[in-house]
Amino acid sequence: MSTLVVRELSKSFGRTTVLDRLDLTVPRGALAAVLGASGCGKTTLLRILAGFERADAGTVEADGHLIGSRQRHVPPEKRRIGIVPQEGALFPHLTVWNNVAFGLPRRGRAQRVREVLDLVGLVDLGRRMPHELSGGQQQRVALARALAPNPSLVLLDEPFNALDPGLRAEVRAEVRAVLRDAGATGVLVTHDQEEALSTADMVALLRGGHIVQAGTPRDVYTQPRDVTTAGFLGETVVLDGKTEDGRVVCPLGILRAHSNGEATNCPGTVVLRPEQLVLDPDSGVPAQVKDTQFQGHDTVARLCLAECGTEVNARLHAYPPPEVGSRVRVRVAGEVSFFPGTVEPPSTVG
Ligand SMILES: Nc1ncnc2c1ncn2[C@@H]1O[C@H](COP(=O)(O)OP(=O)(O)OP(=O)(O)O)[C@@H](O)[C@H]1O
Repeated sequence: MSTLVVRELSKSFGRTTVLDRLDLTVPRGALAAVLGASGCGKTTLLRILAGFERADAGTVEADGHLIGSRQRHVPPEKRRIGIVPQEGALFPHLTVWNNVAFGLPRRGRAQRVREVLDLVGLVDLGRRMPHELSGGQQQRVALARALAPNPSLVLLDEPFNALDPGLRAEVRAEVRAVLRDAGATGVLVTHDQEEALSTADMVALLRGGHIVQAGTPRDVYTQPRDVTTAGFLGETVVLDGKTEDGRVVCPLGILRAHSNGEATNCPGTVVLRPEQLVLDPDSGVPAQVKDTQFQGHDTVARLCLAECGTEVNARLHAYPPPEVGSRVRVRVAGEVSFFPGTVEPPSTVG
C-alpha cells in the first residue's frame, strides 16, 4: 500500500476554479478524510486521484510513482486504485461472489474472493443477489470488491450516505477495521464532520480549493486554525477576549490557550467547545441557566454569564441536568483557542 502525495493540484471547470493548488500527503496505511462543504470539490479531487479527470496543473504520486500530471496521465485501470462509491453501486444482476470476482484474473480468483469476503464478514452470503442484502452489507461488498485486486490506494466517496444513522456508525467502524486489517491507504471524502473525526487517522479540511488544515482528528478539532474551521468541525463557543501574562482573559475567566501565545493585551477571539464548559459549584464564573435541551446522552444548557450577560451553550453530562432558572458556576476544562485580531463571526464554510 502506498503513500499518496498530491502537490499543487488545480482544476477549473470553465471559469469556476474548483481546486486551487491543493496539497495533500497521506502516509502509507493511513485513512485520510477530506472534509468539506457540499460543492467544495471533494468528488473532483477523488476523480482526479482515480484518473477519471485530468487536473489542469499539479501532480499526483502514489508510492513515489508519478501517476498524474499535465504530461503524464496513467489511465484509471492502471492506477491500482480501488473505489467505494456512494451507495455501493453493485452490479444488480450479479451475485455477491461475482460482484467481487468481477475483473479479477482467473488465477487465484476464488481464493481472493473468499479472502476479501471473509475480511468484511460476508463469506456466507456469496450466493445472494445485491437486493437481498441490507444497505450496510451492500457497502461491505463494495469495499470487498474495491480491495479484491489489492489496490495501492482505496478511495471512498461518501460511502455511508445512504445508511440510516444507527447503521452508519456501525458500518463506519467495520470499514475502518477492514481497511486497517488490509493495511490499506485510503482517502474518504465526506461533508460529515462526525464521520471524518470518528473514522479517519487524519482529517484534511478542503475549503476555497485547497486543504486549509490537516492533522489528527483530535488536533484539528481542539486546535482549529481559525474560527471558520472551528465552526465547521463542530459546535463552538465564541467570545471576545484578550491576552494577559500568557493567558487569555474573557467572560469565562482567565484561561489557558493553545500555542497561539501573543503579546500581552492583544485583543482577539476565544473559541472553545460547548463540552469544555463544566458546572462546578466550587469554581468558575457565576451564570444562570436560561434553557435546557435534553439530548438523551447529554443536555445542552444555555447559560447567561452573570457578569456580562453573554449567553453560551454548554454541553453537560451532569445528571440530573440543572433546572431552568437555577444559578450555577461554570468553568472551562482544558485549553481554548485564541485568534488575535479582528473578531471573525463564526460560520460554516463553503
Ligand atoms: N464536469 C463538470 N463540469 C462543470 N462543473 C463541474 C463538473 N464537475 C463538478 N463541477 C462543479 O465543481 C464544483 C465541485 O463539485 P464536486 O462534485 O467536486 O463537489 P463536492 O464537494 O463533491 O460536492 P458534494 O458534496 O455536493 O458531492 C461544483 O460547483 C460543481 O458544480
